[in-house]
Amino acid sequence: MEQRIGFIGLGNMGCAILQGIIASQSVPASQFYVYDIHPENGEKLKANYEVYVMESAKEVAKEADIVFIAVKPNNINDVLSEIQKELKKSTVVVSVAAGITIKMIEAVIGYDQKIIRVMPNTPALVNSAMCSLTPNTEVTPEELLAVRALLNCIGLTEVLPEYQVHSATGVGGSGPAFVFMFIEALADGAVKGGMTRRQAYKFAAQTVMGSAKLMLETGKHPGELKDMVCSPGGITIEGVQELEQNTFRAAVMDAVEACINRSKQLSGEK
Ligand SMILES: NC(=O)C1=CN([C@@H]2O[C@H](COP(=O)(O)OP(=O)(O)OC[C@H]3O[C@@H](n4cnc5c(N)ncnc54)[C@H](O)[C@@H]3O)[C@@H](O)[C@H]2O)C=CC1
Ligand SMILES: O=C(O)[C@@H]1CCC=N1
Repeated sequence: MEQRIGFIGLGNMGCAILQGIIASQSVPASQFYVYDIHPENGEKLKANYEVYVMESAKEVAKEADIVFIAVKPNNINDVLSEIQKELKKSTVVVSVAAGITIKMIEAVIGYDQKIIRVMPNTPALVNSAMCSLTPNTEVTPEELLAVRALLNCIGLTEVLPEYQVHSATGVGGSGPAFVFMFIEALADGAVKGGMTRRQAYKFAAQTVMGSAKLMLETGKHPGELKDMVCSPGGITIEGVQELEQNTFRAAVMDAVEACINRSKQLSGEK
């Protein structure tokens, strides 16, 4: 039987995952049942894809076998309370809400409900997401595999124990924001040197993408790949020294640590 996939919340993340899966052509748009409290978000989607736009979160929960919930953490309790009665025992609820633990979700929809906590990121929009998955004990290996297969349509996945989701949030969920800041800065440097802004963004973005691809495809350590760029007595090593003197790596580590701390705070751990 065709799997019916629900989406409640069609903002940045909900749309990134949904459109990413549809773009991968693994699941036809007609298997998606969606709802957003702002009707224009459903209408926008409907203009491009043959998805079913529902009138309420309840209707999505009634129809779907797998329900993605992609509302902000402060709205998730309302949504969970609303759909609780509509969920079948077999429905798999997938939450992408940062800082919201499986226990917090179980407390609202019941300890016997199947729940998978996912930490995705916006590169899902271009089939290059990094997602973590954490199932509760009600989820069978087959159900985890089915949700993982969906997320594999939009990038890479790892199954993680829940205590590691804070790190997954810092490096994966929030990471793109830091990478975009880096790209912007890299391009600003080139603009300072006289390059046009359009070309500078192209050079910076392709350089970041190519470097990440080189690391993933060769499996080489980032330090080794960095060393391959630095000619002895050459040009790059001058820039490396500047970054070290400006504590670049410590600043990035601090940024990830700040995200981890905030995630723990939202989870009630701090
Ligand atoms: N934006 C990102 O890069 C990432 C976001 N997340 C998580 O994804 C979730 C969604 O975040 P964004 O998409 O960025 O937020 P967003 O604000 O872009 O989207 C949230 C959507 O939920 C809708 N909504 C609010 N209350 C609703 C309700 N009661 N019923 C149905 N729809 C409702 C809003 O109208 C909005 O379209 C959050 O929990 C966030 O922690 C996780 C990883 C990365
Ligand atoms: O900033 C946030 O709260 C969400 C979670 C990770 C990325 N965006």
